[in-house]
Amino acid sequence: MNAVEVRSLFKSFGPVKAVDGLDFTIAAGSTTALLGGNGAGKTTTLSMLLGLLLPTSGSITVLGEDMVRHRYRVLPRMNFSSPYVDLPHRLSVRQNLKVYGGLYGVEHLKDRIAELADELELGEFIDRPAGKLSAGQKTRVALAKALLNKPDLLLLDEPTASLDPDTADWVRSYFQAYRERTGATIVLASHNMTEVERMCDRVLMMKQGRIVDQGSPAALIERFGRASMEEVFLDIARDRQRPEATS
Ligand SMILES: Nc1ncnc2c1ncn2[C@@H]1O[C@H](COP(=O)(O)OP(=O)(O)OP(=O)(O)O)[C@@H](O)[C@H]1O
Repeated sequence: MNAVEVRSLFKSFGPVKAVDGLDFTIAAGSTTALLGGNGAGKTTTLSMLLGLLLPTSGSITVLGEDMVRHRYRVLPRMNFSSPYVDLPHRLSVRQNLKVYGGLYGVEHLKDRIAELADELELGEFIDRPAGKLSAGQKTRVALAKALLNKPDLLLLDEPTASLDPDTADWVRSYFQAYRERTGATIVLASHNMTEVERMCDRVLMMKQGRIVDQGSPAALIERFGRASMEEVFLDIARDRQRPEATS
């Protein structure tokens, strides 16, 4: 079963073609990376998957529902985290989680917040204003927000941005365990190729709003004759080698 199906998807901002004809599916229970250089169209694609942006044309089906017509049916089963979305600064972390939990209709919210505070180690700063946190602490709070409703589809924009290597490693393990435990589907945009190799079953490589290559990290590394995804990324970004694409 597919958690996501995208057909002939286009999104323009005036003359800018941010997404220029995407077709892909994402299998339920998998972890998929959207990769590409700055401006490739990753955030625009994630925003359309989330229903935050409407496509110029094309269709998006998420967890069996048409995102353009019926997104409210599926939004309670999704969530996202992004380092670029700030939580209200003056509210404490706990107050923020209460507000979002209320919006998502989370049952037994107090218990769920306590559970996440424990798992993501928020205890030390949970009653501090969100605006006073360090970058890494903010990322952990954003992850807690994203997990409040135990989503079946999790969209992560740079999930380990600003985290020290130890905490980033811990967060990656956490998401892998979450996926194994719940069968959730994860789609992430990342510039961290080690993260992609470790977490992802599949990579969709974007350039100028299109998918220019795809496959598992291991298959791409082998096909490009490289040692790592970092090197494959550079090859694709710089048009150095274009072996025949396979899916
Ligand atoms: N609201 C907007 N108005 C005008 N242009 C936009 C808007 N949002 C995105 N764009 C343009 O669309 C293109 C794709 O942007 P997008 O943010 O999706 O790229 P990205 O792959 O996420 O890049 P990055 O890795 O830098 O975050 C860029 O050229 C960007 O300038």
